[in-house]
Amino acid sequence: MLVLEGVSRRFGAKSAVEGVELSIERGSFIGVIGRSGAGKSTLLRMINRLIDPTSGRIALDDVDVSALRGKELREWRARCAMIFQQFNLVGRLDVLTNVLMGRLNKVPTHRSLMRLWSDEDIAIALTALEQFDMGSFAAQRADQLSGGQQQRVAIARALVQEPEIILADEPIASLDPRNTKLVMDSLSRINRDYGITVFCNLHSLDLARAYCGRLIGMSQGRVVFDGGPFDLTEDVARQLYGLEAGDVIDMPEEMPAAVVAAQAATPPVLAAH
Ligand SMILES: Nc1ncnc2c1ncn2[C@@H]1O[C@H](COP(=O)(O)OP(=O)(O)OP(=O)(O)O)[C@@H](O)[C@H]1O
Repeated sequence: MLVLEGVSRRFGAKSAVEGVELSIERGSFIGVIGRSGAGKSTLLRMINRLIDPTSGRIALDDVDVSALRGKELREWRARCAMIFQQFNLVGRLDVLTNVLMGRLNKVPTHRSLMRLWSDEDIAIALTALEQFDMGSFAAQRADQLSGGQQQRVAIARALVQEPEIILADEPIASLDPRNTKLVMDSLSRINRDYGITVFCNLHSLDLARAYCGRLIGMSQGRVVFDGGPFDLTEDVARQLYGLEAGDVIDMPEEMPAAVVAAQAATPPVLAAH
């Protein structure tokens, strides 16, 4: 169980996250929703300690994550893989090497510096790529791939890290509808097949409802909604998004009619708890 107790973060006078209390079951697929600036990214980054809370406590089972330092903090970061909107691959390196980077915490430093990957690591990386239909791109430079392909490589890199938690910060924000579905399906599969807890910041309420087992709505740094996909009514959406609610819940900009139709034809599997 991941527990956040009174977690807050200030940037100068600005309160980005305020008094967040959450208990997250292992294996959940959590969608974090809310307007721009609501505190979603800050919340995710505090979980893997890219940003430190100003106050409060984050704990996984009996480990006080907020108190970790040095080697233990590096180990914690390896246990929660981040996926970013802009993929964060090394463009000049080939796809396979990018995925192998996810194994860095598993190999001795001298081997990782010389990029002496074992056959086992290479097999693990290739298997991960194949799971997301990216095996045939293994030798290609990462910067020659489309955005959707790069994001699937980033997901493979996160998976070979063997994390317990994946923190995906708007992973589909810059993708077209087809790649949006491929990437969300990939995250859903990781959650379902490996029992990895997934946190996913999303701007599309329809996608959040389709893929996530639990939705956490944030407004001005606070959690103002916490419920299942069917609890997210139009009223709740209006509270979260104000005047934008109708647009967001009916037909979000990033989800044209073609995707809605495609999703209706092949409904995604909702995350199991
Ligand atoms: N490093 C920083 N320095 C100063 N202010 C920051 C910093 N990071 C975030 N903030 C502020 O904290 C608030 C929350 O930002 P955050 O990025 O967490 O929101 P968000 O919900 O993820 O927004 P978006 O959906 O646009 O990414 C915003 O007002 C933002 O300007």
